[in-house]
Amino acid sequence: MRFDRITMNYGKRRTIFADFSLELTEGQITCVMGASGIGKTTLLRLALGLERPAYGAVHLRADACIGCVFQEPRLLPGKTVLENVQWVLERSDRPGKGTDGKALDLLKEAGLAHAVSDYPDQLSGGMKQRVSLVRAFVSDPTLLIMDEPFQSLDAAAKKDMQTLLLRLWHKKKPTVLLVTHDLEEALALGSRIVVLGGSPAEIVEDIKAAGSAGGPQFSPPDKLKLEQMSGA
Ligand SMILES: Nc1ncnc2c1ncn2[C@@H]1O[C@H](COP(=O)(O)OP(=O)(O)OP(=O)(O)O)[C@@H](O)[C@H]1O
Repeated sequence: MRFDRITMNYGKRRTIFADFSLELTEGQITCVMGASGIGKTTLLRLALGLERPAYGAVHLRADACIGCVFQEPRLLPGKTVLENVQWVLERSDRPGKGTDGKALDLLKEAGLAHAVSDYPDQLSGGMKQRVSLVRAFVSDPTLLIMDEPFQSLDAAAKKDMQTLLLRLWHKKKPTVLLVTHDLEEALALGSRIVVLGGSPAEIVEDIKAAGSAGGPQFSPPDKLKLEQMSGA
């Protein structure tokens, strides 16, 4: 995915991006950080085609299959856990369509074997977000867009979810664009961390990280600098 010289305004009030470019590294997890209101969600909305740039373009591979995970799980309340995951497969033309096996296997892997017949209102917040992660991965997306997916979880649940995300990601290594406010999370997950700053937003830091790709570890002073730049 490539953002190519994007200019984006909301009405005439404020320019969020001006001549902004970013190319995601294929098969890696790119974490985007930056102060509140800088334009991170706007970037994801542009990626999903929910916003259109005034100038520039968002380029996607023709065969791209996109998965999404949002801050809130967004499960279908009238469907069981298994049906929520199958529902995605039924609407997809990806491999696995029409088979219960794939959805079940992934749910088991996510520690949800005992909950496949439960309805969303019977699940904890962490379990709901597990289901939405499984739902995003079940159709083997080539690109995964994630907007602060674990923000509302407590520290232990967050750690579990990060481990699960890396486990699912490692199978086929889709390209991931993940927005987070949490520097520890970016360092744990990201193969690359992009920090936005300024107005209109620019890339003020673009670094390799240790997370999913075994990049360099950061010394405490470097982490402090990153923390200050990203508003984490
Ligand atoms: N639909 C909209 N209409 C007008 N302004 C908007 C709209 N959506 C967002 N904005 C403004 O655009 C700017 C960027 O918003 P965006 O949600 O992309 O920021 P963010 O970096 O994701 O913030 P946060 O970290 O708080 O979620 C903000 O100043 C916001 O108020």
